[in-house]
Amino acid sequence: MDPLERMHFTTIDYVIFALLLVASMGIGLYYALSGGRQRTTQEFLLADRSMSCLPVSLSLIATFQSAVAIVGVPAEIYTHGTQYWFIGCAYILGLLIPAHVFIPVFYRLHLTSAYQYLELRFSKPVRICGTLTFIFQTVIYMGVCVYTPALALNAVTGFDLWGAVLATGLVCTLYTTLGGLKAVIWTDVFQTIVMFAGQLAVIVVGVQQTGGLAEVWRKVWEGNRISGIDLNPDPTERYTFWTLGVGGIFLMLSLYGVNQAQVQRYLSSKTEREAIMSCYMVFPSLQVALALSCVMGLVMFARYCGEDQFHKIGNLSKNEMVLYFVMDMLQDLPGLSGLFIACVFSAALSTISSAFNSLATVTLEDLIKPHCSAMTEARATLLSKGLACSYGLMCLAMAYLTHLMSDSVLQAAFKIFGMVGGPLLGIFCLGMFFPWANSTGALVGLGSGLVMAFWVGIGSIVTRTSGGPAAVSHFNCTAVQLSENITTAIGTALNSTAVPTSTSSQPMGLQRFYSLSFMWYSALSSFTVVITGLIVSFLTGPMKEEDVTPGTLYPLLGNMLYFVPDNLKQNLCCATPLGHRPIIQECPPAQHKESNVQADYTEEEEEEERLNFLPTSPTPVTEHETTV
Ligand SMILES: CC(C)(CO)[C@@H](O)C(=O)NCCC(=O)O
Ligand code: NA
Repeated sequence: MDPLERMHFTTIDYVIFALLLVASMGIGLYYALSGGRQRTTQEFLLADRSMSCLPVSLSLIATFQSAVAIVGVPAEIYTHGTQYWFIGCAYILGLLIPAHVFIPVFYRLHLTSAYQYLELRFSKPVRICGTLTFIFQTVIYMGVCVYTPALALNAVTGFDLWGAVLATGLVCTLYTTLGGLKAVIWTDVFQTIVMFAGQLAVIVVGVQQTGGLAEVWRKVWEGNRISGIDLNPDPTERYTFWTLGVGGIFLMLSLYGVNQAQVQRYLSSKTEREAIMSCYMVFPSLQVALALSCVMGLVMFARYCGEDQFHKIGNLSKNEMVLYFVMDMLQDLPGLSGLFIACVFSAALSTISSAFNSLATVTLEDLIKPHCSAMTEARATLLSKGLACSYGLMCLAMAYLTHLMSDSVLQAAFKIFGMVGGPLLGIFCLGMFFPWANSTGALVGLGSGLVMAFWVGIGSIVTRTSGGPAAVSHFNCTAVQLSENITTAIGTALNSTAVPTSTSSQPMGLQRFYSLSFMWYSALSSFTVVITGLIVSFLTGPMKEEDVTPGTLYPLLGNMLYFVPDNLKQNLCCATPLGHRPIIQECPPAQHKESNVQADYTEEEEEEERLNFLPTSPTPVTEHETTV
C-alpha cells in the first residue's frame, strides 16, 4: 500500500461507529424484553406475522444492499462509467413479478419457510435439497458480507481487520439471537437510514470540494464516464443493457422472489396486501440506493481525474478505493468519516442479521422439525436461538475463507447469487408454472442447474474470464497517464495476470462459454432447471393437475392465454390449474385488488381453513386480506 499514508480516525469518529453498534444492540434488547419476549417461534422467526409495509420494505432493501454494494458500485462507476446504472431497469419487473406472482402463492399457503412450498408441490427430498442449497448460498455470501467492510477499513485506516470482523459478527449475532425477526427488521430500518445518510453526506461534501455540480458534471462528461445505453447483444460483454436489464431481472427474482430472507419478510406482514405494498415500496428506495452509489462513483471520478493526487487512488483495489476517497476528503471534517464507516457497517450488519435469522428458520423448519414432531414450543424457540447464534459464529469462519480467496467483491456476490440462487429460482418456477413437473424432474432439474452454473462459474474463475472488464473508455484529462493507472487498478482488482484490451481476440468454443457475463448466470441456471425438469418429468410420467396440492400453482399459462376461448385452453391443459384455484384468477386483473368475492368469510372460518387447508382442504384458498 505504498502511495497510501494511512488515515486516522478521531475520537468522535470512533464514538459514532460505537453508537451504531450500541443502538443496534439496544433495539435487539428492546425486542427481547417487550411484546411476547421471544418465547415462541412465531415471534422469533416471523415477528408474530404482524408487520406493516414500511419497516418491511426498508428491511427488504437492506437485506441485499451490503457493504459490497456500497464500496463495489462506486468503484465500478469510477472505472467503467455509468453503464451499471441500467440495472435499475431490471427493478421494475424484478419487483412486479414477486409482488403479483410469488407473494400471493407463498402468503396464501401460510408458510414459515419457502422450502415448505417445495414439499407441498413436490416431495420431502426436493424440500431438503432446496434447503441445503439455500444454506450453502447464504453461508458463502455471509462471509463476503462481513469480510468486505473490515478489509476496506483495514486497508485505509489500519483498523484491525479481525477486530472489525469480530465486532460486526458478534454484535450482530447477539441482537439477532436476542430480539428475533422484529429486531432484525427494526435494526434494518435504522441501519438503512444510516446507510443513506452516510452516502449522502459524502456526496454533498464531495460535490462541494470539487467545485459544485456543474464542475462535477463537466469532469465526468469530459472523462467519458457518462455511458449511453449499450445494446451490444454479445452475452459475454459484462455489463450491457441486455445483461443488466434482462439478466438482472432473473437476478432480482432469485433475490426478491424466492430467497428465504425476503420470503420470510413477506410472510411476517400483517396481510397479503401489506406484503405486496412493501414490495412496491422497495422500488423507489432501491432506485435511491442505486443512484447514491452511482453518483458517489461519479463524484469520486470528478475529484481525482486530472489532478496530480490521482496517483493516490490509481493503485488501489476496487474494494479499497471508496474508503480511501472518503477518508481523504473528509479528513478535516471530524465525525463525517465516522458516519461513513457507520454507513458501510450498517450495510453489512443489516445483511448478515437477515442471513442468521433466515438460516435459523430453514434449519429448524426444514431440517429439524420434520424429524422431531414432538418438540415443545419452548424447546423449538430455544433451539432456533441456538441456531441463530451458531450461524453467527460460523459467519466468522466464512470471513476467514473469503480472506483466502480474492476477487472483486461485487462480482463475487453476483456470482454467488447467480450460481446458487439461479437454480433455486428455477425450481420454484418449475413448481409454480408447470403443473406437469414431478418430483424426479425437480430433483434432476435442480442438480443439472447447479452443475451448469458451477461449470460456467468455476470455468470462468479458472480461466479468468467471465466477460472480462469492458475496455476502459478514454479520458480527456491527461489521457495517457491516467488510463495506464486505471488499467493497473482494474488489473489488481480482478487479480488477473493479463489485462484484456479492446483489441483482444474473441474467445472461442468452451472459452466463450466460460466468458459468459455473470449477469446471465441466474437466467442460464434457472432455465436449465426448468427445461431439464420438464423433460425428465415427461419421461417419468408427468403429474396430473388434479394431483397437485391446491394453491401451489400459479396459472401463468392460463393468464397468458387470457383471450383464448376457454374450451381451447382446456384442451391445452392450462386454463384452470385446480378446482381450488387461488382467487388471483377469479376476476380480471384490474378488479383484483378490490375483489370481495370471498368477503362473506369470517375470520374464524378463515383461520380454520388455514389449519386444514393443507393438503386436503375442501374449500378454496381465500384471500386473507379481505377481512381486514
Ligand atoms: C442486489 C441489488 C442489485 C439489488 O438489491 C443491489 O443491491 C446490489 O448490487 N447488491 C450487490 C450485492 C451486495 O450488496 O451484497
Ligand atoms: Na445490508
